[in-house]
Amino acid sequence: MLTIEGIVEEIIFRNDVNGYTVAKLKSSDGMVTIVGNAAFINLDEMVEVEGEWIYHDTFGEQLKFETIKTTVPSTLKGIENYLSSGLLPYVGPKTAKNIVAEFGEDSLDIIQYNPEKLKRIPGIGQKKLEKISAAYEEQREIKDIMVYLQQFDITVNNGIKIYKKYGKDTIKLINENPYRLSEDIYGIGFKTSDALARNMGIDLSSTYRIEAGLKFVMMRSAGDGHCYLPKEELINKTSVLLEVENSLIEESIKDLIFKKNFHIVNGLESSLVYYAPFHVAENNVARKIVELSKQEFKELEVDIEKEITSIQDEEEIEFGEKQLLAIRESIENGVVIITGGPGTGKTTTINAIIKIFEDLEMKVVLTAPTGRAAKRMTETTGRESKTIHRLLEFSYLEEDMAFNRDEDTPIEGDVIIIDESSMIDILLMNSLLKAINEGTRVILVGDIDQLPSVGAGNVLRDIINSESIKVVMLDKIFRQAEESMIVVNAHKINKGEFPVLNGKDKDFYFLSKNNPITSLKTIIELNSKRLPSFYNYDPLKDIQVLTPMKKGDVGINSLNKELQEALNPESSLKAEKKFGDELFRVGDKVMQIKNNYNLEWKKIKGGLTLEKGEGVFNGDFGYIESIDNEDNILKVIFDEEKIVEYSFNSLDELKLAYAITVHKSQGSEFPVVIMPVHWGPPMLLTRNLIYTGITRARELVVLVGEEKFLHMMIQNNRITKRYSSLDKKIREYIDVFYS
Ligand SMILES: Nc1ncnc2c1ncn2[C@@H]1O[C@H](COP(=O)(O)OP(=O)(O)OP(=O)(O)O)[C@@H](O)[C@H]1O
Repeated sequence: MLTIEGIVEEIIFRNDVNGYTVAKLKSSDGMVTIVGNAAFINLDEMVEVEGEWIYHDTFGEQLKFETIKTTVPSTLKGIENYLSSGLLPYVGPKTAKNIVAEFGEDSLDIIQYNPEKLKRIPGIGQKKLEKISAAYEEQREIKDIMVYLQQFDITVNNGIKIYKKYGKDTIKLINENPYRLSEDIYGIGFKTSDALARNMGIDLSSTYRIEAGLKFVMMRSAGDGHCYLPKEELINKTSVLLEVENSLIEESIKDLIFKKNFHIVNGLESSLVYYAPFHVAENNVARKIVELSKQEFKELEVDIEKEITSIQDEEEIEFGEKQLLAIRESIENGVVIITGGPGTGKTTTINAIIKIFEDLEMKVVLTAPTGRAAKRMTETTGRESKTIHRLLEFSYLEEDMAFNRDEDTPIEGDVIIIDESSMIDILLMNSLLKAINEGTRVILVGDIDQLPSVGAGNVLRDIINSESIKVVMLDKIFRQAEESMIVVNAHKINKGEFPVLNGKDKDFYFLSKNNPITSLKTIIELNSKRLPSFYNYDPLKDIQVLTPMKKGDVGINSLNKELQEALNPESSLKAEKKFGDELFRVGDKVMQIKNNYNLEWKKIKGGLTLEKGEGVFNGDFGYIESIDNEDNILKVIFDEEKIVEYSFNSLDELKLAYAITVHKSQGSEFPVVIMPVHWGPPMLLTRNLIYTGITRARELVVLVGEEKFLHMMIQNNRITKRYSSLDKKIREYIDVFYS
């Protein structure tokens, strides 16, 4: 290894995501080309690199560096370049120039020790200067940490995530236990932290390593929807990962059980190992749902028949038998589940239930697991519905989210109606039920044939399968065939039958295309020209392309790229920002892809802030309102009114959303859905998936592709097995306490 010091003369290439950089250094030995991964590099900055010479056929001799350290720039030009490089919010080339003109060589000291003085710079007020000085401090810490992480081949993106989690304690915490990275940092797998640990000299069969491997296998299984794993399966999976003796793994399982990280339930055939939080959540949900369902209420002073008749008269409908049952059960029981496919009258039934309770002056609380589902519930009921997170009053401290509503400060309401409840996972259900006390009725509404929750568990299905809680299955279709083939076909697909395609003047079309590339072209044309001009749909707001796949010609990446070009093409009037493989442009339709509880939004009208709040959630759609390459800020407008500012280094939270996966579309509805149907892995191409995809459409479905794959999906009724035991626990709880 050799060390060279010099000034960065030119940055020839740079990938912002992994930090791969090719640059020219002016050193005391002349000009040197350096290549390698650098977290930060700026023109005119003084750097020290450590590495080896390599020879490149085209570019000749280069220094491939392992580490790169930047020293604080000292020349005026260096300081200006450093400040304008996009590291600090609100500081772009113009502001950087102004700062250096004002403070000269002291510029960086001013930002660090005396930021108040920045107010002298045009455009910088108190708020901005606070943000600038906090970001500057962060950059200084990040730099040291990045230098440390680089020796372990950790990418810049992951390095930033690590820093965001551990802050200035990063190095200390990693040294203590490198495996915490795979537990704590989304995107860092066990393999990376294992490589790091081994680099630090950890023994292959150390208990430290085995325990980390076991936890990782359990977390990965939870990501696949499991609440537990049979012990044999856990051992096998861990042994494949770690390549150590099974007996050592068994020992570590015992230790983890002793330390209460894991919990074991010994059965006759096999033993089941739980990650403790899932075990606790299943137990609590089972107990609470049984307790709430066994509540005895004073008879309500209501003439139900009269209420029903009056609602029927008002709505000019006659309730079906099951709808009537759902209404009566909801009034009499502590917990009721109302399920049914599209058009089976769920909303109509809920509205009747709400009316009856409200006539009794009882408080009805409405909620749903996602922002879009809550918004739709607000529209269909004409009353406010909140996301479960908001209802539970989440708060966010550092990286940890907590709910302020719990058993001590429960949700105030006589009746809680939860829509789209098939999307609730076991942990969220636990938090929700904790905050519901006796005296409150719970009505869970949903469609169990949708894709299951993203998180672990099979909550709604398990509660139904326990056969211990009142369930009403609405099975009569009210949205009729003359009106909607979407509904008819959804029900056909659900029963394993082939849908009716291309009826005249209908709303369900299949366009045969025999290869993905032709389908891609057709989808672009449908979205950008044919559907907008023929039916007057807004190509961005009304039409949503859904796809099963991420990769391939009709995967989201390819579709988004082509749709962006067709619907929001390049223009000198629209600013752009490239982030990794994604190119963002003003006007783009985007989606937030992770829950961010402390991201601030503002409702602004005529320059005035009308309302402020925090939290943008996984699955929220928005449009890019502006990209400011001077301030390094990208603004997105959500729900047509909430403005959110993203600093350029948090753009990994956004994705183009002209096309989204069917999984991400759960809980949302769109006027028009276009969906490609081509070959893909059978794990993905399931009946559940096509059913979920088409039921997202209110007015029109257009499938594009090969019929044989539509057949394949409809026949593929494999509901991926999820290991969960809520149904059993509900039955056991009743056996022990109520029989
Ligand atoms: N008993 C009924 N008699 C006649 N029409 C009904 C009845 N119940 C519901 N409908 C009508 O059927 C349509 C679908 O009902 P609703 O919206 O309640 O169903 P849903 O299960 O919520 O399904 P989706 O959300 O897919 O519309 C609506 O137009 C509604 O007015």
